Amino acid sequence: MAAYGATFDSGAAESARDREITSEQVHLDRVYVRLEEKIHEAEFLMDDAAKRVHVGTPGALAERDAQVFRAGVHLNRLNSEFEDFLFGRIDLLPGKDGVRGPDGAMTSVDPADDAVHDGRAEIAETLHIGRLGVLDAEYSPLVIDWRAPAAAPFYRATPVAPGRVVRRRVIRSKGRRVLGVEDDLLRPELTVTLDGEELAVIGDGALMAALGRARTHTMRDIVSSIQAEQDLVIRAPAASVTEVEGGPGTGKTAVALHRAAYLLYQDRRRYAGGILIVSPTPLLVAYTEGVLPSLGEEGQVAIRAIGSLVDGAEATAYDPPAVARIKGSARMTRVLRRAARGVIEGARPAGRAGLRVVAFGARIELDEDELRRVKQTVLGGTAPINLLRPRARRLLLDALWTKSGGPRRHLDPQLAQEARQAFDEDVADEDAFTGFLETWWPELTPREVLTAMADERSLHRWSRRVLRPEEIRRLRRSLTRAAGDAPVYSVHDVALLDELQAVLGTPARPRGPRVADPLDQLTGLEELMPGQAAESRRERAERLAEERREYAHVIVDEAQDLTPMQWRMVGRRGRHATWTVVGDAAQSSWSDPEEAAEARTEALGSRPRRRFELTVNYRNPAEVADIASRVLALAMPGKTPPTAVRSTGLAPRFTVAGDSLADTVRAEAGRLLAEVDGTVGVVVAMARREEAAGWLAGLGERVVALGSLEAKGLEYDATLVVSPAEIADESPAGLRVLYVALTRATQRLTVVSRADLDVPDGDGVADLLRP
Ligand SMILES: Nc1ncnc2c1ncn2[C@@H]1O[C@H](COP(=O)(O)OP(=O)(O)OP(=O)(O)O)[C@@H](O)[C@H]1O
Repeated sequence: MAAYGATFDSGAAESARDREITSEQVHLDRVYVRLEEKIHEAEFLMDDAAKRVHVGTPGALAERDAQVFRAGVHLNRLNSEFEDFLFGRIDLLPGKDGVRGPDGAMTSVDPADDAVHDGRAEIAETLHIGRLGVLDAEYSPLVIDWRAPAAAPFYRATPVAPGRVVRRRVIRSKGRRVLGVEDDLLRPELTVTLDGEELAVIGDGALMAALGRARTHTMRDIVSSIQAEQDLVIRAPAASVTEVEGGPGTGKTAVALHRAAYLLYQDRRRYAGGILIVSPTPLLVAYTEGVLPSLGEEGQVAIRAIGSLVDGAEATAYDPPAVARIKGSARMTRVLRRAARGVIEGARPAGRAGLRVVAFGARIELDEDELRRVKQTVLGGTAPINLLRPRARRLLLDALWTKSGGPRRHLDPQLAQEARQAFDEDVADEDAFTGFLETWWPELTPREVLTAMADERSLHRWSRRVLRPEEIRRLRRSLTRAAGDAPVYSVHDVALLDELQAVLGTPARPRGPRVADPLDQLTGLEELMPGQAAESRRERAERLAEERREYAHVIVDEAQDLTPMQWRMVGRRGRHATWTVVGDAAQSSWSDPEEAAEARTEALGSRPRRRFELTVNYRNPAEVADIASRVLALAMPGKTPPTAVRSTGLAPRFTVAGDSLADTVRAEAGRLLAEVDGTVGVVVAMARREEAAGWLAGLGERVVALGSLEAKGLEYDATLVVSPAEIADESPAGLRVLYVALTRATQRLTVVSRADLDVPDGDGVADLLRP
């Protein structure tokens, strides 16, 4: 956004800039003095509470713990090393009613009727916006938390609808030093004074400065330049389901992360139940996991890759598209249910067909047929299979009692009941009985059932009339990798394991002794405890995910990619949650969008939905977006791409590989490395994933090779896309996957074509990319 209004000659501009920087420095100094006072206060409270070891009544104990907690959380946040604690400022006209909110700021969005006289106005209120709210000793706001209602105009005001905002300033600082300011003047038609002096306007706006910055391998927060349409999503009320659609680079991931921080701020108690962010790949998790800590939040949020939602398993292997399509399909629910049932039906002790026990000195035996009938009756129950075991035990005892002739021997009901009880106690204690039950109705694990599915004949039986014969063959071949002593699970296997867990159920177990005070887990206080400080962010996320099977809010990133089975898995983690679901149908790598849409509707239930659309592409320069839009027209005719917000004047480069694809790619990657300061991503078809890493050996850490599906959500200063046709041909959703690959660059794009496959024209442009 450009600065509106006044122009300066350069010398005067320099001194005006210096003056403004100095004035912001004075404010920042005051903020840090106050922060230090608050840190001392919090330390004192912690100390004081900790000394009160013997506090008598349970009420006093709870109060002490609560005090330790509050002080601890506060201290921890105050001590966070924020790169830019204070980043914004708005200068405002007087509010309509003059009413002030709890943070000391005026609440009115509209200016007072008499705020402007003859095109002149006076600034009535200046608010500084930062990562945490800070009040001075008189309870006036020194800094407003970016998530507080009073900060909303900083993000929402536009020249068309400025509200009370006259000037919006982004302050750039590092640690305690203010480095620069960038202003937007939102009411250029007015002459406005602040403390009697005309309002200065410095710089070209902050957004462009932020977008032009070189990328690293970790995402930055966008807290100082959130745009109005994004802010509406971030602050949308948490009721039910918030759905966000938007093309590549419109900030969906950024918005989702900032929304998590906003929800925690807005209702910390409610979200103590945890927020789960589901991400498509571990690469995107690694790329984004620093954003929440930079916003002062992490304790309650678990960011997990879709392949890591179960048992802390980290599945990174990808199935070929044809297999993924089978494993992801909702039809698998029937196959899995039959498989679980089939495994229990087939369970029996080795070597002996019947059950033999001794009761009251007599031998009683149930033969194979009798046992089968008992099992079928048990399986008529609706509970998960592992939870049917007590019923199996009871019905076995019933059958043995009948076989023993017991019911006929005792006509008196009272005596009959006593005899039956004695019989049960006698038999149930017997090793022959307990041992039999263990193997005849074992407690199954999802892994055991998946292993059993790798058996050809069994899988045929369980998949009959659900999967086609060639699908069964493919599935079986793939499942042999998931069977055996060292199973390798693919990303899609994880949803199958989770489904099986639901089919099997987990019997209640006696709880072990608690290791930590439950308050610690609720509050994030453990961050302060020595010994636990070494826990990494990833370990922490894993622990949270293991502790919690259900969350208070679930955020799904790249939602268009979830298969029906994955929707079922994620749905189970948010049965009572509110949801934020962000995605872009045009980037879907799933081949059957209709089936996925059905599963999504099922996971989200009938909850009311609010829809938002993001329309501006902040990532790609127009030159790159233009090439990508040609593929979009093929992948989804009629779909409008988002509008690129900037242009670099750098046309994408097209080359055709020589005899060695590897040599061309290596040379082109080297060229891009020389052209940009930040990262270079080389995107290849999934089948070339490993090979491509070898091509780039020795080129350094700024360049990475990745398979097309792994490029989801990531971005690089420069992107090298290798053979558009290879990527597009790899799956039924190939054109959409290619669209993803072409929309990763923030500055430069190079496309290397294969002469035999991409049909390049005289300029080297592959046929898929021609206008
Ligand atoms: N308001 C903003 N200010 C500064 N940078 C922004 C803003 N909005 C988005 N960006 C930047 O634009 C880039 C794209 O954002 P993000 O990755 O969130 O987009 P996306 O919609 O999730 O894209 P994709 O669908 O391709 O995954 C990121 O570098 C992000 O930091």
